[in-house]
Amino acid sequence: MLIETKGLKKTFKSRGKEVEAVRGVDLAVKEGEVFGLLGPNGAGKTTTMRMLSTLIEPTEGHAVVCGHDLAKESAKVRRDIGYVGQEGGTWGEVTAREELVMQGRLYGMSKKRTQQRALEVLAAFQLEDYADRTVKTYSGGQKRRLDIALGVMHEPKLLFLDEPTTGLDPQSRAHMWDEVRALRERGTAIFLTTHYLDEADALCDRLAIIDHGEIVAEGTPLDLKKAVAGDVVAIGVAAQSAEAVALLGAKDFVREIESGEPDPATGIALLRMYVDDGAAALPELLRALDAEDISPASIELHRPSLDDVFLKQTGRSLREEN
Ligand SMILES: Nc1ncnc2c1ncn2[C@@H]1O[C@H](COP(=O)(O)OP(=O)(O)OP(=O)(O)O)[C@@H](O)[C@H]1O
Repeated sequence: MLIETKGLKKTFKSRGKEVEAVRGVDLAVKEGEVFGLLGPNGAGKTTTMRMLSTLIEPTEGHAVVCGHDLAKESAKVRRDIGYVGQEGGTWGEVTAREELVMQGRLYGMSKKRTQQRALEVLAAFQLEDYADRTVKTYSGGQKRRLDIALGVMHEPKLLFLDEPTTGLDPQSRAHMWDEVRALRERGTAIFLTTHYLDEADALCDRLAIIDHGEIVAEGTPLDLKKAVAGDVVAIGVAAQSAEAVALLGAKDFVREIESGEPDPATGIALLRMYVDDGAAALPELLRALDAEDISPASIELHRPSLDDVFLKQTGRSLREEN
């Protein structure tokens, strides 16, 4: 295991008030995998990542990162990891090549190796054409690529990426996904945070879903979705939602039914049902509503997504949170 945590906690004291940002997290990240921490704003993703990368001390709990005890051997942890924060750390007045060389020297690499490695990462992150231009002239995507190039300059075993694609346009975002996959191909494990469902789904070998500082689900994207099982049928009703829940919930093929709060603007409440075979269930559900003169405002049938996993665990949709 590259990361193993037990009961990791962080409580901030701010103006006399305590904020429990992370409330006892147990995580395991394997060598060479892309592991994601998915959750809404304020869930505790950045705080968890900052603890694991030695930037802040846990209030409680224990962690081993790259074989080193996080609390007792933080210098060794720092040597073996790379960290790319949300803001990035590039300076503006210097060139990409100069930044990379500084980073290499900072990590104790020899002059010769630093020059060589700078060429390697400039090529890997398609920065060769801009290598000798000052960073302030870079586009958002180029700057983000340089941030990550700096993070891997010293060849860490493990790279932390805090929201790697927030603020990027769709094309730069797709490129960033390719970069992350290429890093994994080269054997670097990646721990990333994201609040994008599609990013977690597409990029992560495994992920943990975090909400209010607690892990609510963990597994491969496929396993997490399978655990929701079957199909999801969502029917919007404008009135009589309690009656509709009782009616539809009584069907033996409906494994579970949940009702959302009515939308304040439209008055429509969304009823979500988990069924084995959505296509077969739908006509029966509609007939049952029709028999009671309840007319649906909307109908949706879909395979479970990571949002359904989040919804099932927390009763809220991640789409509405971000
Ligand atoms: N230094 C701090 N002092 C007080 N509270 C903090 C501090 N840092 C974070 N918090 C609080 O801890 C909680 C978790 O924050 P954190 O930044 O870890 O969330 P996040 O999941 O990374 O969210 P985002 O996606 O917005 O970055 C939030 O309620 C936040 O306001």
